[in-house]
Amino acid sequence: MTAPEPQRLLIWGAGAIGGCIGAYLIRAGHDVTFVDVAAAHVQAIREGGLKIVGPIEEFTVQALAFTPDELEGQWDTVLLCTKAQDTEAAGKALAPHLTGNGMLVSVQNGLNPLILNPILGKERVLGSFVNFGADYLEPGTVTYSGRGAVVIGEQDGEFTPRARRMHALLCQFEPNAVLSPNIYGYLWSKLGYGALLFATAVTNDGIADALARPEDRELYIELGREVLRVAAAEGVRPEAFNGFDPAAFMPGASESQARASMDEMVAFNRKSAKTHSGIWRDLAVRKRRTEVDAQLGWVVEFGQRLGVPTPITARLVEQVHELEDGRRELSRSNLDELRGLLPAVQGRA
Ligand SMILES: NC(=O)C1=CN([C@@H]2O[C@H](COP(=O)(O)OP(=O)(O)OC[C@H]3O[C@@H](n4cnc5c(N)ncnc54)[C@H](OP(=O)(O)O)[C@@H]3O)[C@@H](O)[C@H]2O)C=CC1
Ligand SMILES: CC(C)(CO)C(=O)C(=O)O
Repeated sequence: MTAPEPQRLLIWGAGAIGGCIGAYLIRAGHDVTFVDVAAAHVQAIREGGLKIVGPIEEFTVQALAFTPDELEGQWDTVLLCTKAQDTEAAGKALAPHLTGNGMLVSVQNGLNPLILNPILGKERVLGSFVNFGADYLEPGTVTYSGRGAVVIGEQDGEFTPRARRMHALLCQFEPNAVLSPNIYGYLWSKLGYGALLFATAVTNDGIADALARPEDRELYIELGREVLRVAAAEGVRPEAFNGFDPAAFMPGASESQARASMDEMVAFNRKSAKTHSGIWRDLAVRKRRTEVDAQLGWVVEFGQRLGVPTPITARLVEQVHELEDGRRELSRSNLDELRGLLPAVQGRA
């Protein structure tokens, strides 16, 4: 593939994901502007550049950075990289900066295009699924901890020139980036994997250690199944990535298939320097609200609409809220409580 022409890009949300992708694109010669509500981060980028640290490579790029109220101008290409609970506010704030026939790419976990379509018009919104590991470390610095899947696609699956152009750009960050006709298949799979990550994050165990615990295997498998039953009822064809094999959690799959996928997820996470999920970091380190409603909330809501029960997911959402509010502590006993729901769930199945 020949290197794409230098392009002018706006990255809205310059944290772990936006910062990493943006830094690589600047290094590849693109004209990237960052926008972020974290004023100290914006200031640090302006003064010392954006630093990428961690086991993959370390480098600093000089970059333009603004808070939303300072920004002027319009862009044909905008990457939205905020947490999913900030999507609506960010979508409204960035709308005046997206040209009439421009494209907004949601590079987030969750079904964010569904929130952005009414704000920006469906024809301007593309989806992207990412599973590389990164963390905002301190103002001006982001850790890139582990490579992972990067996927881009139009919502209707067409391989348009703009989707191909964006794919070529993303390949300058992750050479194995995929242009997919089924971006919602990936986003739903990430909700399945995300449910497992949320469960690991109600304990203090790292992702790999938590997913490897024999006592909790059945619980994780049932959680994955709940999400994928909803996806199947919605008519989605979920896609595999980084050890998460959706077929192993679909109706009719054997226990051993699910356990094999769990083992592969453990192996994938063992390789990453990101030991704990962003969810755990929000709860334990940054002491702030998580994306739980903007991710697992979708699963429960779609489940209710489609008549698919999601009792474990729903209880997990409540537990995460209790943790956010300081009414519960991070502990393996939270998973014991969720495991207590299994006999009733399995009796019904
Ligand atoms: N980090 C990871 O390893 C992975 C993350 N993801 C997903 O990628 C998405 C981005 O996550 P991540 O990069 O980790 O999040 P971060 O919190 O690191 O970065 C988001 C940045 O956006 C800022 N922000 C919040 N609201 C707005 C707004 N309205 N306008 C502009 N900036 C805003 C945040 O500021 P403030 O902090 O002050 O709110 C923060 O600096 C999420 O959906 C996440 O689930 C997916 C795979 C892996
Ligand atoms: C753990 C990770 C990177 C998925 O591998 C993630 O999506 C998160 O931190 O929320």
